[in-house]
Amino acid sequence: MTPDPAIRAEGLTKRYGDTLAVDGLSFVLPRGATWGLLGGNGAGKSTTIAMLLGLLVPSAGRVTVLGHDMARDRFAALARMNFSSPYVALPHRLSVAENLRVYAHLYDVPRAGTRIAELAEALQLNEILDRPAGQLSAGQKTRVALAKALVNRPELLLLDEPTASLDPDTGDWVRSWLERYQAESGCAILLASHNMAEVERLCGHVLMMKRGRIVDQGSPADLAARFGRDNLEDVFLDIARNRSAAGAKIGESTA
Ligand SMILES: Nc1ncnc2c1ncn2[C@@H]1O[C@H](COP(=O)(O)OP(=O)(O)OP(=O)(O)O)[C@@H](O)[C@H]1O
Repeated sequence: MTPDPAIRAEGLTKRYGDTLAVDGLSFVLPRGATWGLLGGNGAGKSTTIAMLLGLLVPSAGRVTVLGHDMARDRFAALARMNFSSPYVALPHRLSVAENLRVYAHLYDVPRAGTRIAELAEALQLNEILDRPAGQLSAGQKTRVALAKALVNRPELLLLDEPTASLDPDTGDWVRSWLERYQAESGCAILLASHNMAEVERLCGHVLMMKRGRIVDQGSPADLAARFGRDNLEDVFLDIARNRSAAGAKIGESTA
């Protein structure tokens, strides 16, 4: 029997008053795959991730995560997934170690001390374990947020801008680390990012969002070839500026 996919989104929709933030999104993220979620500001990426996590209730549509329906069976799914976003602050008065212990407890992680020690070693946290989370640099916070995101050995990891505000060296370190971690653990990753080089490097498949819809998708190389471009950054600009794969303005008559 084939395993349930990491994510199955069917007609996922979120409306805020007159704003259709996410408009009928459907996709299936296979187990063990790393996919990118791209789109300009306001395209609907964070809203999508919040619905995938069950933090926001969809206005319409359905999400199953690892076979669990998020509307009915959210806690079973949450135990097997995790997320990281620079916009979600860890309790800032607690030390790094206390934070990780709290999250390990929330996820009911067996042998939590051993798991935290493993993550501290892997993510180079040993020297900051006793520091309050609120006093860390952006790079240190990112590493702690990743440790928090991995504490329950998730089978699905949702990453919203995992390297935002990191210097190029630290960003590269985090990307290499994620690449290695994904290869070793086989977890599926959905990565929302504005960093095209990052997406090209990490993602086998990319969903291009615009105004709440998927307007194109494929591997970074396929998308670049289809748009006649060398890289994903130029494809992104073409889509943002309404140029279709054929070079015409999207919506223009080609007759
Ligand atoms: N709580 C909210 N109330 C009303 N409108 C919202 C709310 N959250 C998001 N929106 C709107 O929904 C749309 C999608 O926003 P969302 O944050 O999902 O986009 P995004 O792709 O993550 O953007 P960015 O790259 O800027 O983070 C935007 O038009 C935004 O203004």
